[in-house]
Amino acid sequence: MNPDIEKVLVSEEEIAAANKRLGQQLTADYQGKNPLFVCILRGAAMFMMDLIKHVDIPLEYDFMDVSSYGGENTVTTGDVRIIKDLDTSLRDRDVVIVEDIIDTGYTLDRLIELFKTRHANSIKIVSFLDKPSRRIKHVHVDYNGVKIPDEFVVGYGMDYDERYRNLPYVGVLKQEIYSTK
Ligand SMILES: O=P(O)(O)OC[C@H]1O[C@H](OP(=O)(O)OP(=O)(O)O)[C@H](O)[C@@H]1O
Ligand code: HPA
Repeated sequence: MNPDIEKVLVSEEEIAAANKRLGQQLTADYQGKNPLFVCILRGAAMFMMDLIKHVDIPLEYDFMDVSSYGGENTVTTGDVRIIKDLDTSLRDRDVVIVEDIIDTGYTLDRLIELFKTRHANSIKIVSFLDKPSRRIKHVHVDYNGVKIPDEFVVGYGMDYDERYRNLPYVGVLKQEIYSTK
């Protein structure tokens, strides 16, 4: 295990099981629909690439880069910035927004409002992690991987100051990592 990690919250085995379950649900629900999966960079990249291997129907995907935490922030700045927009039109598409984590809900709330103005046929959300105790904006998550307690997590795409995204599990950092920065 990485020496900066205090504890593992979601193991590789649990991640694999969640991806398989979510992929099977999406496969059943989107039969005959050719959905557009929208990956919210950067955190959701690893999750989406694993998830779609279990979605056994024709689909398309695109990427949007959105950020509100940035740098050494472990709480949202509340300022959800679009850094890179989609290349694909959403008009009449069945959109599946793919997120790594829903925390306050600010990011997804903002994205749903934006996507509604682009005339999607339907908009659903799949989030690998959910921290329900931190919610400020109510957002309905259609497909949820794992619920976690109120702790700042890293790994499986998620970062602290751009580090730890490549860990294959989700963990909590040792307190000294924050205090020595
Ligand atoms: O529900 P919220 O409080 O809005 O938090 C969730 C958002 O925060 C993270 O993104 P971040 O801004 O850290 O960008 P990143 O994915 O590039 O790391 C995460 O990937 C979600 O998009
Ligand atoms: O716990 C978290 N870790 C990493 N990024 C995040 N963005 C919202 N919550 C988190």
